Amino acid sequence: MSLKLDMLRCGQYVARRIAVPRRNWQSHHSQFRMLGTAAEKPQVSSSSGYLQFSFHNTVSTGNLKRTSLPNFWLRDNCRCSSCVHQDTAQRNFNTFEIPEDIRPSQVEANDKGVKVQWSGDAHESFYPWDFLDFYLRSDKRAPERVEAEYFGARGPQTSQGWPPSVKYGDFSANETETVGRLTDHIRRNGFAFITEVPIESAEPTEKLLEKIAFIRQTHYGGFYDFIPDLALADTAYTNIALGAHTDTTYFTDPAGLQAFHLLSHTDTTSKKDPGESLGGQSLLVDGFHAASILRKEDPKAFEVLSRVKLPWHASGNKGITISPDKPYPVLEVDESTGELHRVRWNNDDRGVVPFSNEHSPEEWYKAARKWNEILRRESIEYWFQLKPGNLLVFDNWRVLHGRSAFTGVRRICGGYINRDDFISRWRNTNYPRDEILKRIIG
Ligand SMILES: C[N+](C)(C)CCCC[C@H](N)C(=O)O
Ligand SMILES: O=C(O)CCC(=O)C(=O)O
Ligand SMILES: [Fe+2]
Repeated sequence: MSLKLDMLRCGQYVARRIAVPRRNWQSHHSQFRMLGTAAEKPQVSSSSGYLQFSFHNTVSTGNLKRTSLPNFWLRDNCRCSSCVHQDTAQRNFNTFEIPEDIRPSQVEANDKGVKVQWSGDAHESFYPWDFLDFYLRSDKRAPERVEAEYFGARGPQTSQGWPPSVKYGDFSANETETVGRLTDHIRRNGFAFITEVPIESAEPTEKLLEKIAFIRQTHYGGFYDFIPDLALADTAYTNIALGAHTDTTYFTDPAGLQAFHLLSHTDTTSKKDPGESLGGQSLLVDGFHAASILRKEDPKAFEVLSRVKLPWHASGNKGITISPDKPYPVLEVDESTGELHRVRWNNDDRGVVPFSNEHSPEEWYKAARKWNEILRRESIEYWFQLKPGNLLVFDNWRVLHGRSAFTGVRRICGGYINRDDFISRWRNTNYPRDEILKRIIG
């Protein structure tokens, strides 16, 4: 029995499927030939354990990494409606019940891809050409390419497009689009403001953060609203200056986003003239920008800070002694891309620098001193005054924050959001679902 699709004019395909008696399925070929101009699609055949793809057109074999795909791997990657749970998108069969020697009993190529009838359970799978072509030319999917737009010291906050921001009112007009712009600013610039946020209470701020994702509960609570009263045992709850740092360095999974909304700052006790600054300026430092400078100016220091794994801790509060699952370096480089992936820097929460035969503590201090010097460069420090109504949200894996000392009662509210929930929300408000699924499933 053979089936032939209509032979249409140029740009279309002719495909023939010939039902192959089991005995000689190995020699089965499904001819797949494109009429007209486009490059010829490969011939598809089955041979011991693999689906073979033979390309005639030299052009299309340029960057091939392989010309065959394992049957078992293909069967495990069947995305048909019975193999993928239609309500949960989870795998809906037991991989390890697939016969290890599974092979096709029929293979049919058409203009959309390749249909495979599997022996044994006679299950039918379909593989679109872009899936097959991708894995013939690549090993694995990669996350979205995001060009980080570094920032440093900046002039007045009023210059066009700076600082990156969205308006509170935009959310009611179009929440998804506004969350998309907000999260994309944070992804590219490292931070963004939401302006014109109501300040009569902290409630609108909390509701705004929850439009990104749920707020992370920590030993500081969830949504935080604090003044310098040492309500909790951390210097954030004081009025002293804090150098540039990332928060929650002591968690295995540091908070992905952090937010600050200054609701009020009053000082009834100080002798200052009205209008004189009460202090409490805010500082942001682009850790990725600083690390790129370090990598250029002192590659050895960059290497030491990315190799020496350190202890981190939060142990000021009674009965709480938090530390991550293992020691972590200040700079974490993604070994598959060689790119900086995360900055973990809070010198007040850092533990003892370890001895090791790779890098001595002296080497680490030398490297950290250079890092600290870069972080404090005027060209790198972005100082500004937080104002009531402006909610700052930043990427705590990239951007460091700090403040100058202040007097009086300075009330700040905000929250932490997990990295994975932030990235999920950024993806779902900036990319089509099918593109996201390709990236995160493969
Ligand atoms: C007030 N708020 C909860 C935001 C911070 C609490 C202290 C954070 C700590 N110093 C750290 O660097 O992780
Ligand atoms: O008070 C500030 O501006 C920030 C304090 C701080 O570092 C924090 O709350 O994590
Ligand atoms: Fe902090």
